[in-house]
Amino acid sequence: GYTAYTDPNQSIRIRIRDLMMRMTLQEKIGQMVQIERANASAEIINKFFIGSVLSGGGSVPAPKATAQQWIDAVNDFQKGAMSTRLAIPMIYGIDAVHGHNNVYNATIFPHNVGLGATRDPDLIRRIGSATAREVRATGIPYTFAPCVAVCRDPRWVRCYESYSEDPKIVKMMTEIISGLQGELPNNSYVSHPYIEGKSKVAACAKHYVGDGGTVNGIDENDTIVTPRVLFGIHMPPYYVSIIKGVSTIMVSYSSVNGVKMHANERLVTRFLKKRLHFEGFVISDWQGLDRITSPPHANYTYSIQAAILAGIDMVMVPYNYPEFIDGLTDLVNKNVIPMSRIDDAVSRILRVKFTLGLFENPMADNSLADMLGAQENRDIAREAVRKSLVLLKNGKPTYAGGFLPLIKKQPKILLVGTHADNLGYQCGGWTIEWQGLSGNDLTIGTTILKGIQETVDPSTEVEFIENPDPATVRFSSFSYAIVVVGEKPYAETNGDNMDLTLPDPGPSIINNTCSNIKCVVVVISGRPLVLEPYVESMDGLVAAWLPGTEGKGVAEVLFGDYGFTGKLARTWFRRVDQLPMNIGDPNYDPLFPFGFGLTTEPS
Ligand SMILES: OC[C@@H]1[C@@H](O)[C@H](O)[C@@H](O)c2nc(CNc3ccccc3)cn21
Repeated sequence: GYTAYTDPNQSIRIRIRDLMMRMTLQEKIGQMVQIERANASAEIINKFFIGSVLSGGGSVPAPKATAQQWIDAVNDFQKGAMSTRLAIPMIYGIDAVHGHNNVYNATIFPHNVGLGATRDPDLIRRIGSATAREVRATGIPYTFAPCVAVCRDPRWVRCYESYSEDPKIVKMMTEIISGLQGELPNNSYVSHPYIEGKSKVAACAKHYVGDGGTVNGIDENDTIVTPRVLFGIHMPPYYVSIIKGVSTIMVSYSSVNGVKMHANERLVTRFLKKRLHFEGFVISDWQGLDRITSPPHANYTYSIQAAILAGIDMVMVPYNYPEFIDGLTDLVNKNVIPMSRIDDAVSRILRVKFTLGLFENPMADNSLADMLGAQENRDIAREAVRKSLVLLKNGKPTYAGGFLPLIKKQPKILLVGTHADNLGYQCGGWTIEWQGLSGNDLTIGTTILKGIQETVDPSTEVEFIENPDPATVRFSSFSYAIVVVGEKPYAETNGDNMDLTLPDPGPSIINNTCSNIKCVVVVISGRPLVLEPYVESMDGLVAAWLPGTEGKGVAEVLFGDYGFTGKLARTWFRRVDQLPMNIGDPNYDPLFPFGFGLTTEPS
């Protein structure tokens, strides 16, 4: 017979209420469970009424899986959900944080640290739109992006996932939400989830709140702040994200003034839900409940109680879902957790699913499959690379004029460095694998070397020597050298770095090259590094951050097809003992200040 919840002509509010009335406790609790695809199946989803599946970093249906293989894998899980009594569709989530970065052949955009330097919200919105199309190309309707952390200490491993140390720039960059989800129509409810249609995805502002403000940048640690800093520095991007209709918000592993965010009822329920009227769903991070206690999982019953009562709606378990389901069921049956809390969580999850149109279109189709890695998206990424580059030094006092843009037509030029011909290095972490990779066969893209070869005059010989000896540099009559060095990829664990020195063999490559001929150094890094000892020897210095697959964007600006326009969105410190040091701080003594960036005209 007729059911209101399946009728798209009914209001979402009516559809939620009708469906909730029909659901058993097990069906409600199932909606709050998100499991990792590696331990999911249609049968499990059906049996436990699982509401969501995710791909963790690097978790793919097959190596170099095609769009069709992704679509088939997602649809197989969906069949499990659609075969349940009430046929509530599951929602599949993935980290598309700089393009659809787990997926072979996807366009990989510059990481957020570089996008902040563009200060171009229109570009960022177009990046969101392109990313949404590539995510939908694989049949996925939900991404755990954007990270709106305000990174205050570059020793933090995830500082490259943060647009800026300045909340004003981070607020500007939340425009990506409008690209990912679609732009709020004027008549829509403020702070309600909004997704425009089948080429858009649900987004996720993360990690709530203060992930970028932990003491000494220690990942998942304590953010010890005054209310002024919490609400003036770390909270503003959430105000803007909610106004733009962000559908979900992910809670941070970190703590605020000693209280774990995953157990923080004051900030998750009272502030985010009640005061800011956020109407989407709040999702935990991966094993975020386990990490409420130390050691993790020491008291999982308490973890469930604390997290659900704090206001978390969906739990990224992601493995031991029976333990979570049984634990939560028990706490509800004992009335430790009231049914009203369960109903709040489930109604929020259903609101996002109805708004996404999942009930009308639960099965993915291949209508957007050609968007994966499409040239039009790669062109947007190349534009982003160009605009993200920051020129920190151009020329020397010993000669007039700048050194950049470089002259394209020379007999022979030298390219050196560990990062000149390494697609994995220029993409950084969260690329194909969680930790990123080295090499050139991880996905389809253009190395900086290839970009240079395509940009210089056809008559110019480009010689690439990764780690040259000084004599070769001096006596081989190169006109100049381009030096590309920096950090290797990293993500989360093992990436906190307390000394931030330029990794070897960067320093020796710079010294061996720049002491012998004119050089421009291009730094590939997720954050500012200690460069002061080397700047004197350089004729040019460029911060290129983590540019992604479209390395030609670097060459086009080096050689003057486009001018340098980027401005630092982060303070470039002098010495690590100055940290944390941000714009506006007393004793502000940077090597290059926030907002700095030399410009050049297209030649
Ligand atoms: O990938 C899901 C989330 C991500 O959205 C969060 O930003 C991040 O904090 C996060 N960390 C993990 C843990 N990652 C992990 C990856 C592979 C194996 C084990 C753990 C998962 N996630």
